[in-house]
Amino acid sequence: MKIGIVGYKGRMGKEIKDLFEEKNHEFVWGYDKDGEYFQEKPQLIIDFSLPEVFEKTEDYVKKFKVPLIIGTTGLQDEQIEALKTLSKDVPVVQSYNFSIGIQLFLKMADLLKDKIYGWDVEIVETHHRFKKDKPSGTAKMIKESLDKDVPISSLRLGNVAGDHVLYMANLGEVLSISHRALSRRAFAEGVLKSAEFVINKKNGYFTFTDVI
Ligand SMILES: NC(=O)C1=CN([C@@H]2O[C@H](COP(=O)(O)OP(=O)(O)OC[C@H]3O[C@@H](n4cnc5c(N)ncnc54)[C@H](OP(=O)(O)O)[C@@H]3O)[C@@H](O)[C@H]2O)C=CC1
Ligand SMILES: O=C(O)C1=N[C@H](C(=O)O)C[C@H](O)C1
Repeated sequence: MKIGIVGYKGRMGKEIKDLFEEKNHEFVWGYDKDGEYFQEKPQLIIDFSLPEVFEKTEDYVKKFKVPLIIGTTGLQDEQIEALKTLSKDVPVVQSYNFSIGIQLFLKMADLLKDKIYGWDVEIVETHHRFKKDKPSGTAKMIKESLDKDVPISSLRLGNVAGDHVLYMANLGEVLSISHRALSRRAFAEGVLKSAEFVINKKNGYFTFTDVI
């Protein structure tokens, strides 16, 4: 595959570029703060940047008419709507977390949500000090999966790649589900899976749950 990355100079952008190149795919296009890198038209665009870059990404996806995989967090509701509109013309995969472990976490949360009536439920997420958004996109996905308003605490510590814990407690016991990304490689692997899934599709809106 010949790929393009929005945010290619960033932490995730670099991890994704390295993994795809290890697997003999080619990085041919990029967009970052200092503008565009163009070698040739990409077959696919991957966006791990910031919500304020979204319109640029949208423009380039329309211009190249290629699939989009977007992992940028903190998107506004209107931006999610815009992705759904875009997906009528090109395939789109959107997720705030591309690790397999978080997919399993969400399944467990879904299984438990009707069985913890009256329990205290809280989410704690911990990320590196450079992370710009709070709470994390993943914490929002976990909260959404529970169908109830649950407090989220955010810690910004050192170089933590991404920890999420869902605590559930009654007066006699505490149950928790916890996930730790050991590095950004886990997310990049999910992006590669998504690229293989989406590359030959004509259009449609997908999440990482559809991919795995
Ligand atoms: N869905 C998932 O599985 C995951 C999602 N994420 C999300 O991915 C996103 C990126 O994370 P991360 O790689 O850590 O962040 P980085 O800040 O390292 O990367 C973002 C890149 O975008 C660049 N950028 C900033 N402003 C602009 C602009 N106006 N136009 C173009 N490029 C710009 C940054 O440049 P500069 O550094 O010079 O500002 C940087 O190179 C975040 O939203 C994060 O939450 C992260 C991990 C996993
Ligand atoms: O910014 C990060 O680093 C991460 N962001 C995502 C989020 O906000 O949930 C996913 C992961 O936890 C890493």
